[in-house]
Amino acid sequence: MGSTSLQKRKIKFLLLEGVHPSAVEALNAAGYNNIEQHPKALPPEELKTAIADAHFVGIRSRTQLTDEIFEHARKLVAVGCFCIGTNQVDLPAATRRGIPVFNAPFSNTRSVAELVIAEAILLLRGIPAKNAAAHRGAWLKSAANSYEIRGKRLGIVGYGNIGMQLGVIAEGLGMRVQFYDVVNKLPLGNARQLGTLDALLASSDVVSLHVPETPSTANMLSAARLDQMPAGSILINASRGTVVDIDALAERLASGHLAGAAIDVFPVEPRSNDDEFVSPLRAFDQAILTPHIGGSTMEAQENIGMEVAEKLSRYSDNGTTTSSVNFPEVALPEHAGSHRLLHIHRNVPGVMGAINQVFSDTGVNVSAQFLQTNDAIGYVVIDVDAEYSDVALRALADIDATIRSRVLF
Ligand SMILES: NC(=O)C1=CN([C@@H]2O[C@H](COP(=O)(O)OP(=O)(O)OC[C@H]3O[C@@H](n4cnc5c(N)ncnc54)[C@H](O)[C@@H]3O)[C@@H](O)[C@H]2O)C=CC1
Ligand SMILES: O=C(O)C(=O)COP(=O)(O)O
Repeated sequence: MGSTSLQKRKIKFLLLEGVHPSAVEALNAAGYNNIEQHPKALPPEELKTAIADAHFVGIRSRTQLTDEIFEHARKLVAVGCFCIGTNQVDLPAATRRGIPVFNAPFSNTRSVAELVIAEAILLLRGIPAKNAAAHRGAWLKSAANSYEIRGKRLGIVGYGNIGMQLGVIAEGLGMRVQFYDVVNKLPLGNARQLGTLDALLASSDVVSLHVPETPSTANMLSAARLDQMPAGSILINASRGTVVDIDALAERLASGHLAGAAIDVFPVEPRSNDDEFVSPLRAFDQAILTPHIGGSTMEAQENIGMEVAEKLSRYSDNGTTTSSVNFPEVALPEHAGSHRLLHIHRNVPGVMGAINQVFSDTGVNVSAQFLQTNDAIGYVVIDVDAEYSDVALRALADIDATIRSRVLF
């Protein structure tokens, strides 16, 4: 016994990209003290070395966890994205290896919505250009092309956790809210869902993007789509840099077709604060350019730190996968007095039969069993008498479709 369940002090957490100290506090409180922290994302070669002996890795939006990186992460048990987006993780590659990926789907949504509102107000007043001119000694006192936010049409693309909150706050300021989403959504307040992106773009004074990075959102705001926006309208993007054709946007700012833009995310972002930010948008005073800080507030980061750390420690302690983005979700009770076997397998016919056969052959008494599957994998959790867990674990590991199995006690 004792040989299969790792002692907490041996379980290594690798936290990258300046994950908030609240994560360390939460992990310490759960008994995990073996934590390696880095303030930045690591270049791939350094990452391969650092991740080689890590059981858990915590990242933000910058670190790319590719199939190749996973290949070097032989001990990795789970991934925590201390953010919302999980596009930086090769999710199928993680799933194939039986590695659940967790994120924080809510904690920074309010921060993004507040930033977008502030930017919409500033851009409708032409403040970014007036501010830049004032710094250079110019005095642009004029009401020309300066508007209140009240009564303007806000077009939200992607009416999810952020888009919905944005809509509610915008209505509070008197905006007329409409949205486009691939899923039919219940509109909050007086918001209206439009059937096509084209219709939304053509009828909005301010367009704000809140979609994830997926093949369907790549280059979504192409040159042709930007041309559908009314002359003098405004584009805000705090979603992902791949969603907007930046060169086409630059041309439309230069021509004056768009009055302004606020861009927080870019197709290529500097790896750290030490690297130069390169973008054709730097040329435009009427563009607010922010360094991917939509979710970077003290409140959001502290909450994210606690939330994701707790998801990781809970998975480590008792196998719970609730809210994992790639794994069957299983919420598990405590298992005091028994040993808990975790079996992750490819979701192919016959595995459950084989698992039940193990218990019938070995005569090991099962006190509780939980099963959940998704398209790719099955996740079975079995609580057994402590004295029999070794023999059962060995038999489970021998089942053909097994990806990994472990025991918790
Ligand atoms: N700038 C920053 O610091 C931050 C950026 N983000 C980004 O914002 C994105 C959105 O965040 P949430 O609202 O929390 O996500 P969410 O998953 O709650 O909502 C996304 C919405 O987009 C919709 N959608 C997906 N594909 C679409 C398509 N092709 N056309 C139209 N709608 C589509 C979905 O149906 C969903 O309603 C995240 O995926 C992340 O990339 C999130 C937080 C901070
Ligand atoms: O939550 C997200 O998806 C974000 O884009 C925020 O990313 P960050 O944690 O600031 O690197």
